[in-house]
Amino acid sequence: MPTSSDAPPPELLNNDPNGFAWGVWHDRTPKLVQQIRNAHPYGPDQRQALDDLLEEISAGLMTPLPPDVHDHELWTDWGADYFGKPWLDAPFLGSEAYFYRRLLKAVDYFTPGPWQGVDPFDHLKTAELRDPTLEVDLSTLNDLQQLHPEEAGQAKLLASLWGNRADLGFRIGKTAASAEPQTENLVADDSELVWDLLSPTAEVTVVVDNAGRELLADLVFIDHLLQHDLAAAITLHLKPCPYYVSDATTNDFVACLRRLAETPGTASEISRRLWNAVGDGDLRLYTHSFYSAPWSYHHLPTDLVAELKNSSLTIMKGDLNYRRLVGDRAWPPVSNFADLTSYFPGAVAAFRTLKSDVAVGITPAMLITLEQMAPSWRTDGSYGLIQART
Ligand SMILES: O=P(O)(O)OC[C@@]1(O)O[C@H](CO)[C@@H](O)[C@@H]1O
Repeated sequence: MPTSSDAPPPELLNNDPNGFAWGVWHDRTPKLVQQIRNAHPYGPDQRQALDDLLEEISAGLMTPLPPDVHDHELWTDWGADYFGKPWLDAPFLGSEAYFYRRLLKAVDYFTPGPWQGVDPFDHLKTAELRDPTLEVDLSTLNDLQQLHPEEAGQAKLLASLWGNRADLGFRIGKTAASAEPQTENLVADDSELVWDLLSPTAEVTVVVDNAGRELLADLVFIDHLLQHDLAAAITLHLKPCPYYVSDATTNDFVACLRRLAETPGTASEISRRLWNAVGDGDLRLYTHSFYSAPWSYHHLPTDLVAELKNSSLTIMKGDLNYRRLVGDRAWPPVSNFADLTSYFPGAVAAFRTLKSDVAVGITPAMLITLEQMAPSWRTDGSYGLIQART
């Protein structure tokens, strides 16, 4: 981290017309609210609540949650600086987390009654698992058996990374046959360090991101680690509730294991091994309310710190986890990843495709090339990174 005399750059706000967040609030989020409203037979109360939310985020001032919700204190604490002020003036990271909390409120996700526990994003997640092209992708896992375990491991690591682009990396096809992992478009690659941190005694944590194709790729990678003695045990950190549309909850983990089991061959073997690993305690499931909280990981609560401290390596999946890990700030891209994450308990790695303004750990030469050749490299999802520190 910068020294105390060296203040960090400002937090990213929603109100920069040139910032990535601008498009999220002016395009993506309004469309999402409308889509959720159209996709469910909600009654008048939920419809009205969704319409009110849409109006509020479009032009209104941020209002607090009612006092009777279970997490009122948490959001009052965060919102003290923002409630009563325009959504557009709030920090991007916290306000988007609050948007998802408000969406769950609007559809009565936590309210005792008929809609309690009904995931408003389930239809989207299910469609991804039912996509006919997935069968072909999962069948190509059989080809990986021909590779040397180290090559197969690297291919699976990269598949887990590119899975974050929802562009399933283990559709390896030519890549598998020629043993050429998909390394193009990597703006940083610390994968050697990641492998160095894995061993038969390693306790690994994977803070997962999206359900569906990304989680399937993560599970294939995790199976590889367990099968090849590269970890003694692995803990999956899942979301405690539906979040950011496709973030994985325990239900989504179960759905992925079931989907893997439907494809004969390697995929179903992986499903069976992981199912047994959960039963044997080698693959643990874990969640914490902090995973849907509005703060960066600099504010980890003590019980989550205690949990992560036991880990030989924590792998952070995806864009949002990356923003929470380094801080959602206007960092110069050449900032040092190890310095910015030195506060985090234990060794940490990030597997992420770039889908927002934040980027660190880029070499000056790489930065010049990216700015010249691919002006939207930070946000268009075509670039990825593997960064790690011991
Ligand atoms: O964490 P993920 O799934 O990789 O990405 C989350 C994301 O799509 O949502 C945010 C905008 O809504 C961005 O930070 C990021 O691009």
